[in-house]
Amino acid sequence: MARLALHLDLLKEFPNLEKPVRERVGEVFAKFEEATHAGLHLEKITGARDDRFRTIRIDQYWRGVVLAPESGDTYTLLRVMGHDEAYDWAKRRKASVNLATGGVEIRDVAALDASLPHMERMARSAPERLFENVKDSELRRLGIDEHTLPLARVLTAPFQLEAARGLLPPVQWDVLYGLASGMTPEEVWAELGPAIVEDVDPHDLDAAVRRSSDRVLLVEGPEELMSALAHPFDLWRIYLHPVQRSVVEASYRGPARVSGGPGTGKTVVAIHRAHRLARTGGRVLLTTFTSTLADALESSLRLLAENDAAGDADEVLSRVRVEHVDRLANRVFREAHGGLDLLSPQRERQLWEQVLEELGLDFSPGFLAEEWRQVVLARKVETAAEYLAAKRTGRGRGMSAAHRARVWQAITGFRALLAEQNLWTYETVTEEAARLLGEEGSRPFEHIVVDEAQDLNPGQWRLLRAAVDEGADDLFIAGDTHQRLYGPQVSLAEVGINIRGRSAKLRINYRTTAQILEWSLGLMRGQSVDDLDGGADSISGCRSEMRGAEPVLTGLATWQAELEHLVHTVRSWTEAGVLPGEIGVAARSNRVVEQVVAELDRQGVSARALAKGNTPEDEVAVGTMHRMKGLEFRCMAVVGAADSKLPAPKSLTPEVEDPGAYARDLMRERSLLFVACTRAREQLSVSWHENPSPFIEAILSP
Ligand SMILES: Nc1ncnc2c1ncn2[C@@H]1O[C@H](COP(=O)(O)OP(=O)(O)OP(=O)(O)O)[C@@H](O)[C@H]1O
Repeated sequence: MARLALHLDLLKEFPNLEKPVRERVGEVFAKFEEATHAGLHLEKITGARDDRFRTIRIDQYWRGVVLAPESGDTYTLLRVMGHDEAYDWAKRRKASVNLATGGVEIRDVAALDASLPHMERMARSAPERLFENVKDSELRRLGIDEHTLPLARVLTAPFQLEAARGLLPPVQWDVLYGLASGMTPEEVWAELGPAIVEDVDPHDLDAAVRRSSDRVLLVEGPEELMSALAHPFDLWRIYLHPVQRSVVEASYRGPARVSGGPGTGKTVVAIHRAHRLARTGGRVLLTTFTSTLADALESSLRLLAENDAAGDADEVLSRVRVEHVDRLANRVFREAHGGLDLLSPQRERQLWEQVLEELGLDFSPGFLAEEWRQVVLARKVETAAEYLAAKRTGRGRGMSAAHRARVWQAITGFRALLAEQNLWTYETVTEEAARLLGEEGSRPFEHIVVDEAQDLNPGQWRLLRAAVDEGADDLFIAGDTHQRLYGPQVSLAEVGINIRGRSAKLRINYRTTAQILEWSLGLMRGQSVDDLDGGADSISGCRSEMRGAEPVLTGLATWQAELEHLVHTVRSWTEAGVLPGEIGVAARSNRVVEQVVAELDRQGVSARALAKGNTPEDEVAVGTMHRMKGLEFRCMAVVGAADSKLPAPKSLTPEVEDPGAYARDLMRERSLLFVACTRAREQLSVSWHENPSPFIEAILSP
């Protein structure tokens, strides 16, 4: 039976078509199966380079370009264009099968043929070629075919490869880009996705289309067609990169992790994986760090489930609980003990002071609070002997045994006060919840999927470990340690989670343009960042396939001038058609956020501060860099990136007091700027007054 498939490029351009045309496309293809029985009217194209391209009439003016294989019965709708443009587009192109991935590829052979002689001439006088150290056989193994090879051989510099992007099928371009950016052939091979087991027949286009789930959606009937056409922006629901798909579908023998730079689809993968695991019948917890992000996960999961052709949304959703990790702790605690009295930071400080006074000790309350959290709670230290032997990595100067004994005395006194007065902190609630779950015979979940994993603290990891039995597909962890804003550095092995040999990395950024991504990655260059597992992580190789404007960096004399510049920037975006709700403004502090909202309001630009549980939809969203975590905006302005504000002086432990803590605080401030900048999809403006932040200064004048 004839099957309709939708190519990714079609859905990308679909929202730009006018509504009556979009509706007409739906009508034409909703009847596709019946029409093919009765003889579907697909026009042949005279003078075509590939006679498998056909057109189909949408209305008097519009045509669909369809790929119709000689054998098989899958028809792929590639584009919808005006009559002349459609014929021209189709005449210039050829379809082929990638021998490494088995997927279908389409390329503009006319443009390739026209460019090659010129590039060959240029290469003759060049001292070296870009891929001279890579053998033909290696390139072929990676799917570079005989049409691409001559071009690859005459490239002499990365900028030429950049310019040749439109001439090559995206997967082949990506392979060359990976090699040009220093990846080994093995690394590039791993990026192509799981190896295909069957032999690839280069002439069997039908099989190739069926294998191309990263670019082609095989439509299961009119309902799925309508759902895909109704949400053309949500491409993540439909097309997964082969590496994303393999991570979503894999069966792991234990905890597994996916990492990757900003915008590489870690959240997308987490949502698909939770959906898939729920479908197998298990109870799933989909969790993250904040309540706002948990709400976003929940609505995306719903969208995915409700538009799935299987029609089992209610059943699947009933098996998934979506809640942030503090809420899980709170719920488990309350179910066992009822209400709880949570200690405010001021009250906590008073308690530390009380203990110090009673014991006649001379420490600062801040030091003790940190020692308790980062050493005692993080390492689950329970006795004086354990504390004496505990590692205090990153806690500054060493302490003598006598010194430690006094600190332990203070911490024990503090805990006694908490117990006496039945007072709790987030950390002790989490610790108690983990203990309760550990005691219970049955665990509440069969699978846990964690997003924004880099921000969880050891206590939260222990809670999650206790909430699921050890076994296949128990914990799935998505995160990027370059974006750590809250949690301390954690080694998963130390909290009983062993991910060795079960980790994957995503490298293609689907959010940001290459220009914005490249600039933002510069903020992190040279920084050493852990990988949650005792090793080092890197975001090298993270790249975007989208092109766009360079980030705009502006230094002004005063804060007032910077505010005026911001108003001007936001206005220029709205005048260009960007909706206020598609614009984000990030600042380091709440005070600056308030000033920005007030100024935008005064200038007649409707704006609102991002707050807990509040993501404005039709107003410019202004928020602290912390609040920007996990969000994205078409246009993003980062303000107040001045040396007096970023790093925020109050957030840095003095270097003389504790060099380790200082380095960690500094890294967190850098990550804040990195997170804020990588929220942009199309435009990024970064501004400061007086002197730029040292994080920016370093890339302004490397
Ligand atoms: N396969 C895909 N096809 C199309 N769009 C995708 C795909 N994967 C991800 N995206 C889109 O890319 C953007 C970033 O995805 P996502 O938020 O999952 O990335 P992330 O790695 O979690 O980002 P961050 O770490 O920066 O928060 C989203 O708009 C998402 O819809």
